[in-house]
Order: sequence, then C-alpha cells, then structure tokens
Amino acid sequence: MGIPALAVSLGDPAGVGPELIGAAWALRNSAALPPFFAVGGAQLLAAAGKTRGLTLPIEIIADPAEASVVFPRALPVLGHDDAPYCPGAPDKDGARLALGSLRKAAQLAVAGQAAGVVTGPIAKARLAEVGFTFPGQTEFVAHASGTAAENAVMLLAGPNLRTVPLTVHCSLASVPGQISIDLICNRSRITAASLQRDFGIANPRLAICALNPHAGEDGRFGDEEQRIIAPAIALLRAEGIDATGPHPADSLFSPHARDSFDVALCMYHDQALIPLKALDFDNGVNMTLGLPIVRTSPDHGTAFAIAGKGLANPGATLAAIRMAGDAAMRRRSKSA
Ligand SMILES: NC(=O)C1=CN([C@@H]2O[C@H](COP(=O)(O)OP(=O)(O)OC[C@H]3O[C@@H](n4cnc5c(N)ncnc54)[C@H](O)[C@@H]3O)[C@@H](O)[C@H]2O)C=CC1
Ligand SMILES: NCC(=O)COP(=O)(O)O
Repeated sequence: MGIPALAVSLGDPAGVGPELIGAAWALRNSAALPPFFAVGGAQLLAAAGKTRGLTLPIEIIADPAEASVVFPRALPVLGHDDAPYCPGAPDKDGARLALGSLRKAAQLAVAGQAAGVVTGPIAKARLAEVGFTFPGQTEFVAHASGTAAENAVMLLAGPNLRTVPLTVHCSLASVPGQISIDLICNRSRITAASLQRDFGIANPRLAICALNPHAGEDGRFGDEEQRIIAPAIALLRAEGIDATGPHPADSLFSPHARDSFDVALCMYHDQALIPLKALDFDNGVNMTLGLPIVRTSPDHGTAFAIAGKGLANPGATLAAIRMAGDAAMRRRSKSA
C-alpha cells in the first residue's frame, strides 16, 4: 500500500492560505507534488481559487483514504466545515474554522491517516480570540502529537539556507535569560538527528551563532558566548556532533560562509528568519523537528493585505508540501 496523502489545514480564511492551496493543486503536476487534501473549506477554497482565475474541481471526501484517488482529478476536501470567503477581513468565525482545520489535520497525522500535516498561515492574535492558547502552530502540533514543547524545534529551510531559532516567539529582552547550555544542546541534538532522518544528511554541520556583536569581543560586549554558548559547543563536539562557533552572526550568512554549514542555530527569532527570508522568501519552509509526525508550513504569514488579489506567490506553499512529502517518504522507507 502507498503512503497516505498529506493533510493541509486552511490557515486563516481571510489570508492567502486558501488561494495558495488551490494554486498548489492547480500546479500539482508541474511542481511534482505528492497527493494532499484540504481539511474543510470547500466553498471557501472555490471562491479563493476564482480570485486567481482558477475554476477548481473540488470533491468532498469523508475519509482521508479517498484522497489519493481523487487528487489527480479534483482537489479533495475532507468534511463539510466551511466559512464565507472575505479576503483581508479576519473574523472569529474564520478563526474557528482555521483552528478546527488545524486540529483535525494534526489528529489525522497522529493517527497515521495522513502522511503529515502542512499548516496554512494563521494569525496568532486572531486565533487567541477563539481560545487558542499556544504561542504558535509549532507548539500546538507538538502538544497534539504528545511532544514536550521544548523538544519541538522550528527549522526554516530554503534552497540557500537552513536556520533554527533557539528562542522563538518571545520578547527580545527575555532572550539572554532564556539561553542556556541545556537549551542549546537539546535543540542541537534534535536538529542534528532530524537533518539525518528527514534530509538524508549523514553528518550534519551545525554552525552556532553568537548572541552579541563580534561574538562578544572577548567579553567586552557581553559574556554569553564564554559562559554558555562555547561550553555548549564543547559538549556537543564531545558527543560527536559537528558543531562550530560561536560565530559572529553578521558574517555567517555571507555566500562563502554558507558553504561551511548545513544549518545555523540562532539565538533569537529574527537572527534566524531575517537571512532566511532575505534569501529564500518565496521558497521558504517552516518545518517542526523532533515530532513523531511530519509538519511543515510556508515561511510567510497570512498576508491579509494581498489576500484575494492574485498577488501571493505560491512557491513557499509548494515547497512546504513537497518537503513534507519527501520527509514522509524518507521516514516510511526507513521504517519499512
Ligand atoms: N506559518 C504561519 O502561520 C505564520 C503566521 N504569521 C502570522 O501572519 C500574520 C502577518 O504577519 P507578517 O509579519 O505581516 O508576515 P506576512 O508573511 O503575512 O507578510 C509580510 C510581507 O510579505 C508579503 N507576503 C507574505 N506572503 C506572501 C506571498 N506568498 N507572496 C507574496 N508576498 C507575500 C506580505 O504581503 C507582506 O508585505 C501575523 O499574525 C503572524 O502571526 C507569520 C509568519 C508565519
Ligand atoms: N515566525 C514564524 C511563525 O510565526 C510560525 O510559527 P508557527 O505558527 O509555525 O509556530
């Protein structure tokens, strides 16, 4: 029996998520995408597709197992949950639909009825208004799959770069207090194992960023490098992990330096996401490492201002679906 289809959650219905699901289905052959189905939103997806000039054949399915058969001729949509299409105007009904779609997609992946989950972009503040208590979809999917939040690691991956933010959705002021030897070692171990398992990199090279300018300049601009980051790197190296650093972050992303590592572990969100989005915005994928299930997402957000205008680039959604399919295949072939 083949691998099941991927479950794709809608994201916020007022954002670019729904139109990009339709665009991905329309490009499925040229983009060599694995089979996927959307979780809910049949009317919404049809209306969003129209804004891009697409008349999408949509078939509602009752069981994810039907998706792979339907996929070549129509966009499979699981179930009847729906909402009106109001691009650029998020509301609570839409947030509830987004949350229900995310929850169901994650459940199906956990149950093995989907090969993995690809999450459409949500606005965290909108979902919080309808009871979403997690900082983001990363922590939600970790919880749904029985994984401790500290073991769910955010990877941003594009054709030119992979980065991991070691701290994520928190204030910049809280970052120095959150960085510890345990945090760096735990997330580095998960990253190294995931690059082997999901990307087939036998001996991943991890570049660990400094926190301070010039890696602290021998303690003149901060001592986190000496107290925390260098000792963590020494521990990782003693375990056989190819970790280097602390690297001054300003030069780590130059074309020459990028050849010297497979992933950069960064101390805070923007240190990781700025270079990734500068280089690979239209093909960037957010993947959660350390889970028993595969989860990816496009790197971008809801982009409310351009939703429904035919302007949103589908590249990151295509890349997220493809990466999830590749990872699921690798896991499947290893366990066979
Ligand atoms: N994976 C997810 O669920 C993510 C969700 N977000 C959420 O999205 C909301 C908006 O966040 P922003 O920081 O404004 O980021 P954003 O990615 O939504 O928009 C940033 C800029 O990029 C443009 N853009 C985004 N996607 C595009 C695409 N596919 N093609 C062309 N242009 C595109 C937008 O028009 C805007 O100018 C926030 O509520 C945030 O929480 C942000 C990042 C990821
Ligand atoms: N900046 C990345 C982002 O917001 C995605 O977060 P998540 O919802 O995937 O946890």
